[in-house]
Amino acid sequence: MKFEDVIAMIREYPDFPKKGILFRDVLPIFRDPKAVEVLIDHLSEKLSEINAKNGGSKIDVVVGAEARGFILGALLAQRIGAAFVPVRKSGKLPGKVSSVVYEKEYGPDTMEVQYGSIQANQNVVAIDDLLATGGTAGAVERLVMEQGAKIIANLFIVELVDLEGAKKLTAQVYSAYKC
Ligand SMILES: O=P(O)(O)OC[C@H]1O[C@H](OP(=O)(O)OP(=O)(O)O)[C@H](O)[C@@H]1O
Ligand SMILES: Nc1ncnc2[nH]cnc12
Repeated sequence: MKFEDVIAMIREYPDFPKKGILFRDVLPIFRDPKAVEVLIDHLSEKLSEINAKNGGSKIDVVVGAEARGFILGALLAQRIGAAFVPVRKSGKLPGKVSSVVYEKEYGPDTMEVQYGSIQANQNVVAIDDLLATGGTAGAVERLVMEQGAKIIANLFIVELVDLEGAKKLTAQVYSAYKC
């Protein structure tokens, strides 16, 4: 299976979850183990290239944003031998947490990470299924930087380029499919 065949598995749903949104659904990819292998091969190769250009540090942590970033994050972390740390919407993580408030389409929301799950000076990669406005990925970057850690790259399967989310992000962005 080629990488293009994996991208072709993404389905589009007009007017979901509300009128005017063309929803890109990446979940069919995860129904096919071979497609998952090709996808994670591709993303881990791109990450190696980005990391090499930045001096080639060991990646300590992969962070994934709720909910689809959990699937990708856990797979990528296992592949590269890094820790996986989830970033969740507020009130879902036990114990002490760090929080950031970020803008969603209809007002503010909060994202959290467990305090101590990312150490100062660790090298971190963030991954999610899709970059739209960049609100979510920007919040993830801020949470990582507030722990004193360094964000090496933001990886996505899909980037909605017209929404210019990449401009909100500090670290390098790689999107496997831009539309
Ligand atoms: O760039 P943004 O405008 O922030 O949009 C991108 C985010 O939106 C989607 O998640 P969603 O908020 O729908 O949450 P879910 O994965 O829990 O359904 C997607 O998985 C990203 O996390
Ligand atoms: N068009 C879209 N498809 C899937 N997830 C999204 N999150 C924000 N916009 C989205």
